[in-house]
Amino acid sequence: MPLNYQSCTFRYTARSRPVLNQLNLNFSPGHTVLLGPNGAGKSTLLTLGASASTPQAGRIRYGDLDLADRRHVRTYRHKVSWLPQRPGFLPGMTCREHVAYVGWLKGMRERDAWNAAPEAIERVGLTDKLNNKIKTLSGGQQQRIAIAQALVHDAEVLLLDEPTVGLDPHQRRRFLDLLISLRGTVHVIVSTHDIGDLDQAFDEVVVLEAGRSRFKGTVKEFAGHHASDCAPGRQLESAYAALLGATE
Ligand SMILES: Nc1ncnc2c1ncn2[C@@H]1O[C@H](COP(=O)(O)OP(=O)(O)OP(=O)(O)O)[C@@H](O)[C@H]1O
Repeated sequence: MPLNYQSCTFRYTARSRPVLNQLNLNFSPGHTVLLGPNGAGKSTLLTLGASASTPQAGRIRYGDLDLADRRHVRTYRHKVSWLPQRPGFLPGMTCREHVAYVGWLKGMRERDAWNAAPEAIERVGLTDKLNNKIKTLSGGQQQRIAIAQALVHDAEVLLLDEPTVGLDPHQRRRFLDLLISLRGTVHVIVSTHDIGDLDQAFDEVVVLEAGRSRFKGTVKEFAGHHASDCAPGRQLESAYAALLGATE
């Protein structure tokens, strides 16, 4: 995707150290997984990419759109979907209402959003919970509804911050299959700490460390960093450890 961070600096308060420090990062089209230790700045980067915050210096562009330009932001927000690390819910609303509401916020007509919600919920396997109040769902089920919210308006860009947190192994597999099914139709950036089986769902790996890009390349190039004596099937974890060694 032509989502392009140009010399971006972001700090949460005027006196705090920058979380992103003159970051230059051009995300490729397709599916990118964003890795890095706790506090590296992954959520911050996605928050800026969703135009929910603005860098104090530098620019973010999506194709011809400049996220510093208000008119461009309005257009961009219809193209992007963002699953934040801690999605918020209104406990009294049903799953369908939650998903439809986000569709409406993203510019869909009310009726279209209402009609699109069941399909998005079906994609995360929760059709039987369609009319249940969100507060009656388990944590993992709520996370799946949050994923459905990100899918409802057929965005061009999906920014998913730790989407598999709380998912059981079967649902995590199902999520990866969902990502694979989206190949070629949508650009995706997923932040995660689960790196075991990324190779099937992602084209590109970006590793962030202390607000800077530590690695950017194909999954194959990333895996090439693995230790020569690593166990079979552990190449990606080994590559991550080799790249970030002392940090983790
Ligand atoms: N709202 C906030 N106010 C002040 N500092 C913040 C805020 N949110 C994050 N930070 C700080 O910014 C830095 C980067 O945080 P961020 O959440 O972007 O990292 P991350 O890579 O997503 O981490 P994790 O893997 O733990 O989710 C951390 O030092 C964190 O303490």
